[in-house]
Amino acid sequence: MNILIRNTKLLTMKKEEIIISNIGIVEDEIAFIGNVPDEFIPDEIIDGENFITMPGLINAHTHIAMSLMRNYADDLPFWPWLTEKIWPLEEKLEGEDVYWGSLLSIVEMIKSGITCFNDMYFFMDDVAKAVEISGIRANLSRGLTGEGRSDEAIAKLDESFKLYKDWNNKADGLIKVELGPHAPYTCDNEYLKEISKRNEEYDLGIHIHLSESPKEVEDSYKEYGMSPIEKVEKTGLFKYRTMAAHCVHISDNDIKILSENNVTVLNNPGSNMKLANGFAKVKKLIDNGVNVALGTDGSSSNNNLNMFEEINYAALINKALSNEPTDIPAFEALKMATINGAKALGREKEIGTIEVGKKADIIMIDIEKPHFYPRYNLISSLVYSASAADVCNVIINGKIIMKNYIVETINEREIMHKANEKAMELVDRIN
Ligand SMILES: CSC[C@H]1O[C@@H](n2cnc3c(O)ncnc32)[C@H](O)[C@@H]1O
Ligand SMILES: [Zn+2]
Repeated sequence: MNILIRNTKLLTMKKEEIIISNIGIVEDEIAFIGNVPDEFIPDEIIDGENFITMPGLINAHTHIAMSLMRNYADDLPFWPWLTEKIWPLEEKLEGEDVYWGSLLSIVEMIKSGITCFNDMYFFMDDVAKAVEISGIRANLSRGLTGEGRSDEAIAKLDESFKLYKDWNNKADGLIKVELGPHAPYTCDNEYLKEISKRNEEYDLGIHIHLSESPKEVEDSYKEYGMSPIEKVEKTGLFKYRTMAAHCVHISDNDIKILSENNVTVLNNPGSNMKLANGFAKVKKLIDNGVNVALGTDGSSSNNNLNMFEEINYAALINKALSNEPTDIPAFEALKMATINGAKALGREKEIGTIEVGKKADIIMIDIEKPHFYPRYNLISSLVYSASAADVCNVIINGKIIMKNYIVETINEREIMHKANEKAMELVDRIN
């Protein structure tokens, strides 16, 4: 399929500027930007005049099937939320629940301009099936928890490599499989070392939670005399491309370790505020050469998958934290949600910017609305005025996934009802 987006307000994210341009898509790739070659025959022409056209947003940290737990356990502190409400319910999860919960989140993400996400959870075959039928792009990891070389922990690791064999580069190349050691407080040192050792043959990316709450960091100092980040460095995991969610409570030495090991920090401001875990030092991390990407976390700690909200939080919170309004300016916040996410996910050659030769993951934002006027600075408008509901068209891998606000690959209404049914059945199982 050849697509022509004509005469649009293009933000490539390579430069801090919006230009008026055409974009040509051939099959899954961006074929040209600018003049339309004489020989180009489009199958579909989209008039781009009233739209900002930009790279799809990348949700760099989430657990999408947790949409089943949206509004199930609110206004609780982090530890009781996780251990007394979420984990007992997750014990009762079945594959079909995860499938419909994943689809519910995928519809929500597509509608809000997310074209790629980074997920750690259980029943990842079912998440992969949901990815395949919807046409979204994803990095998937089976969440790993356990002790040493226990049979149960090793079985989970075996499952991760099976997921890799079954799904890596599948679904038209949309899926990338990685390893998901949940956190240093749920995986002991032996297990983290085993994960690192077994990964030597595969070299998969690592997706982990690190230094999220004050309790996690205090416990780590008490038990091991070092921070969670110092502890994980010693297991050898950071020799792989690592994505560390949260990193809220960190020392200068932690920042040095993250920077020296090219670990990406996945910042989740909405989740960190809702669970009252604090604010990551995003400006300081960036100034020290750390790549910082943005995520929503699961929709039980957020409670949505709205990257426009996270972009807005990233820009506002960091100004408020430092009393410095120039911190995390609009373009920097947008980079966190696009190219920085692509780098984190090992996909910077593929996505994150609109460039000839990259995969066509493109969103079009309808700016013929009151909150986009007057038009002093459209880059600022994306961060400070836009909302997820302004996303009108979504193209992923060269395929039109949402057209004129309607998701074309999956049935939104059916998914909402099925997911609700599964959520009610799940809660019944615990009662
Ligand atoms: C082992 S699969 C993923 C695991 O992570 C849990 N989870 C969701 N949100 C958070 C968070 O903010 N911190 C730590 N763990 C989280 C989820 O419930 C799954 O059990
Ligand atoms: Zn998380």
